[in-house]
Amino acid sequence: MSHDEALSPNRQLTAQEMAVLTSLYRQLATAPSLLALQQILNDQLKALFHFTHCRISRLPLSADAHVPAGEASEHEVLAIALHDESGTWGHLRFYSDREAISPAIPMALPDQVSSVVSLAIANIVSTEKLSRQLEEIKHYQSQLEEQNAYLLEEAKEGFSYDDIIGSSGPMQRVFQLLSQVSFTNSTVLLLGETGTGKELVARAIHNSSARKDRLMVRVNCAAIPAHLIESELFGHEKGSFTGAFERRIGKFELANQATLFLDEIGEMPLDMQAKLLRAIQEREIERIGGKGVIKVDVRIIAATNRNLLEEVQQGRFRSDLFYRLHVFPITLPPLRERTGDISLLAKQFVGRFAKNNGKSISRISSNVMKALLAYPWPGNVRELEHQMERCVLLARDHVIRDVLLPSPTQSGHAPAAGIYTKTHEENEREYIIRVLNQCNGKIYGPGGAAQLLNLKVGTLNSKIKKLGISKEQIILRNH
Ligand SMILES: Nc1ncnc2c1ncn2[C@@H]1O[C@H](COP(=O)(O)OP(=O)(O)OP(=O)(O)O)[C@@H](O)[C@H]1O
Repeated sequence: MSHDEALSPNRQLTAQEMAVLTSLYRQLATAPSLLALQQILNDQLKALFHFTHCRISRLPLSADAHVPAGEASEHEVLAIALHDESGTWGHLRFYSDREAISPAIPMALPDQVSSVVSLAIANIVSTEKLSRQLEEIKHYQSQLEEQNAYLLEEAKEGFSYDDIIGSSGPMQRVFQLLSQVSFTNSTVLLLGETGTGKELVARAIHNSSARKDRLMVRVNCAAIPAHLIESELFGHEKGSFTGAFERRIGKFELANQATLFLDEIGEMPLDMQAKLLRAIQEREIERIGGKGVIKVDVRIIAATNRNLLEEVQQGRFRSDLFYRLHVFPITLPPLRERTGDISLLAKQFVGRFAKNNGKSISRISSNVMKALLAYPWPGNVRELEHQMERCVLLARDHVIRDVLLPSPTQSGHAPAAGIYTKTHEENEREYIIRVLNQCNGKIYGPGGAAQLLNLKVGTLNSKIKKLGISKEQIILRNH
């Protein structure tokens, strides 16, 4: 029996059938998806077409199109063509356990159903397209926001070689290596103790390279919890793990055609090292929960204050990753090995902080300079920078006359041979100043320095007088 025999040219729609159609039109207008639409059609049309179930099928159907179990043993009793603006979009197919629709339905009915279902499908398809476009827009928006944050950082910190201060022999060697590698695309491994200027140098390399018009993206491998590193580096798709509410692009993608600075690379967990190696080697990444690989063109600069070779020997760092990164190593010398640079750096920092604080300071006293040269600088240039900032804040006239350097034991480093050791009085003075700073200058009462030092207020006051501690040496936090 052909489908046409299910249609009767003579029969008119009954009042009950008209009512069903009206309710169907109302419901279809709000169907959110094709699945929901199909469900509504199944519920509503049964009364009109007397079938077991119906199914929406979209063109083109391949020859081996899957027919759901159950339907294979049933008869397709009617197929209504559905249209979109470019022609036939698909079909609404009706199945029954009988061979034909009985009783036959009015001839005009399929056309009416076709136009209303086609309209509903057009609505759904365009809403889905719109939400895909919205998703894309959100994706680019988050990408732009991230890039914007980096641009702001870059604008603040657009370091060049001129910002790297140092004329000592070890620094001349560093400059020579930098001039050889900056213009290339080679991976650079920056080694050196904390505060020796690895990040400053990484920025200078990037800013002197052909990639300088794009962002240098920094990842601090030590600051990210182990379970988030993969997502941070490679990104994730929405819903790929608990908490992945939005799609997020990773730092590798963000650094495409630019530079990725992997700071504290020695802290990278072992399992992530394998994934990182693959990304660096293949120059492609896969987002967590993503469906395919994404090609990236990223220059890698890595830095660590660990002895990476020792980490390899201890089994904490993969040797293949080590050799992949160790293409062009540059070791930044500690400040104690280039004392020739201390005076230059100190003057530069004093000049900068004086300007920032609206002070006029013309020189550093020879006593202070002597102390600076004798100190081992375990925190390297960063520590010197901070000390000079403090000196500027405490300066009473146009000369830096005082510097408060921690004793080598306080700073956690054994004193090097020939280094000036402080007297008991100097240590006591520093200690009291530190406590006063901690208490924001408060001497008596709860939380005051006398209580913390377990001293009577009078005793503390006479010590302050005897040790020559002035109130300028105390940095009040609310100032
Ligand atoms: N040669 C230098 N000239 C001028 N400033 C420097 C120099 N080296 C370091 N600095 C300054 O010292 C501070 C610390 O430098 P940076 O953060 O680059 O060190 P780092 O080696 O990356 O430290 P860490 O290992 O702790 O991350 C920064 O403010 C930087 O500008």
